Amino acid sequence: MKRLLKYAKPYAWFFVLAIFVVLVSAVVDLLPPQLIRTIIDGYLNNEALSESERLSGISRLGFAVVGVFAAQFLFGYLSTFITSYLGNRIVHDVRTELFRKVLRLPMSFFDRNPSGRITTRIVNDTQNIQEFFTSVITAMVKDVFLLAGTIYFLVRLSPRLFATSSFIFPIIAVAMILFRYFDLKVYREVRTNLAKVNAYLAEHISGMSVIKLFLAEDYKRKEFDSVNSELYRSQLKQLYVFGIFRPFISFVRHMATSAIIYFGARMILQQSIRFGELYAFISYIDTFMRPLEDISEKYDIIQNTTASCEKIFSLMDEQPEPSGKKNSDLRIEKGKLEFEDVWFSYDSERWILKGINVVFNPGELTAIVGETGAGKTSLMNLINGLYVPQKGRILIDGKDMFEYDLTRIRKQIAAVPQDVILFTGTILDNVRLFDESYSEEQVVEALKKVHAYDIVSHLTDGIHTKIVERGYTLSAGERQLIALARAVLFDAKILILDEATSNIDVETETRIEAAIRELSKEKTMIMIAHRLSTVKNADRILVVHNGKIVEEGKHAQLLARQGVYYQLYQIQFAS
Ligand SMILES: Nc1ncnc2c1ncn2[C@@H]1O[C@H](COP(=O)(O)OP(=O)(O)OP(=O)(O)O)[C@@H](O)[C@H]1O
Repeated sequence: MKRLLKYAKPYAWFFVLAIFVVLVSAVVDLLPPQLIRTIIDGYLNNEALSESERLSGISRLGFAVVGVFAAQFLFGYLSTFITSYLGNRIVHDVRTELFRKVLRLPMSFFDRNPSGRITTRIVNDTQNIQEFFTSVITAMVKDVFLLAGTIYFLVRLSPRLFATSSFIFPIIAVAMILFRYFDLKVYREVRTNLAKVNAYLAEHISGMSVIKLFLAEDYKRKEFDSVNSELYRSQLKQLYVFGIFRPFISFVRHMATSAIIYFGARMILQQSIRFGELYAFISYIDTFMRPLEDISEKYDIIQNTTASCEKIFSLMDEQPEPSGKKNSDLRIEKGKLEFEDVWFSYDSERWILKGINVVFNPGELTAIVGETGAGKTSLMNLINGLYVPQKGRILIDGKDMFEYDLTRIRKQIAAVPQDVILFTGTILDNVRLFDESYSEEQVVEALKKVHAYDIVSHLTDGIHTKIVERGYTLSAGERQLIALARAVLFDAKILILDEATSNIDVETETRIEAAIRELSKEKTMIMIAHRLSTVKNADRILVVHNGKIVEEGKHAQLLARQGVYYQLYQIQFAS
């Protein structure tokens, strides 16, 4: 909570204003019963005054009551507006900081946390914080003030009636605590079941093609029925709680009011209280209940906010990814890349790369081959700086890669992964990654260089064709070409292609290969490949097996060795 309040500090003056408005609105809320009491006792039932004096007094105070109601509306509006503004500003700041943090987290964090969970932190948990600022802090101040104010007026109006009616307060408090307890229990159940339905839908809607292809509709329908029924049952429970408790609390309140009317009427007969005073007393009892109910509700919000804050701050405290030496001016000049006894594991349990020693030279096209799961992509992830090796060093132009400011040199290391994800925008945006310092002509030039311009210009709006979420309206090959053009545009010194031509037709692939060969004259090129036909012409081939480089050489040399490469080759070309 202490940490959360820090986010309110820049808006301290708004807070002061909000509290002031809320206090004024509480004072205004306390006025009507007093005014109406004066109308009844001072004028309506005052036999000592003439009829015209009584009428003029009643209309004067009547106007005052209308004025008070208008003020109630005005201050009610002002306090809602100010507190909502405050809540929204603070949550906006928290959300921005959270997303900024998420952008700096290492990939290992995303391996551990599903995207749904991270989205919940940024969207739902922050919503609780907004509610806390919008309807708890200032409202609590008002509630406490209203409680004190009503007790003061109740005692002032009639200490005897106050003492007589005080037995109802514990009854109402117990009823409300019970209601809160059951309400909270079923509310949590509904929330959990709702989250399950959401998660189920998210997973299955995105995997719809698999469901259809494997005719799993019937099975999935039954599975969803069961998740959905759980939600239905918990919502029914919520209905019972509300159905029983709401009317019960109303009943208790009405019983209490009846008791007060009974005792009050007896006191009127004994002439120890006047009618207007009894009216005001009953009105204040009503005002007294509101903050009581409110406070118990706010207590829940405080609990939810505390839970959300714990989750939000634990996300904020996550270790950011190592980004090298901040503000270092070092740039990649040549692009020579060296692995010095590199060991790497994703989960600190199983070594994926075991003591890799290799040098990649500028102007050289190195192919990496090996069976599925051998560790080829992992090697690429280390070069990108997406993961950090546990042991050993990676040097770029003779310097440890962490000597560089990784955020600055990332553009100089380009990667075209197996499955390219694009962002909402146009093809132009995605090639230049929203960096408008690159002109449209430069983008076209880059697309031409990788033989993608012909393909792109056949799309509806050429390079201005809109791309929807993740780019799935483009073919996998088109997406790979866009990523390849991006690498050319950014003039990356190191270029890693992970099966980059796997989704492209043979004709285009041949043209791209020519482009790649051309590019490799000025760059350090690393090409990960499954299909050995694509690596024949590489300057050098590395064979990865079980996390180690087991063979190295040109195609013909490796075949002659009759080792792992030879076996892979035999399997692929046996037919
Ligand atoms: N994010 C991850 N978390 C944990 N383990 C992972 C992760 N990514 C890959 N692995 C594991 O690391 C091993 C090497 O994976 P990698 O993707 O490097 O293989 P690869 O040689 O590129 O395979 P492929 O040819 O199928 O792309 C695999 O056993 C895989 O299960």
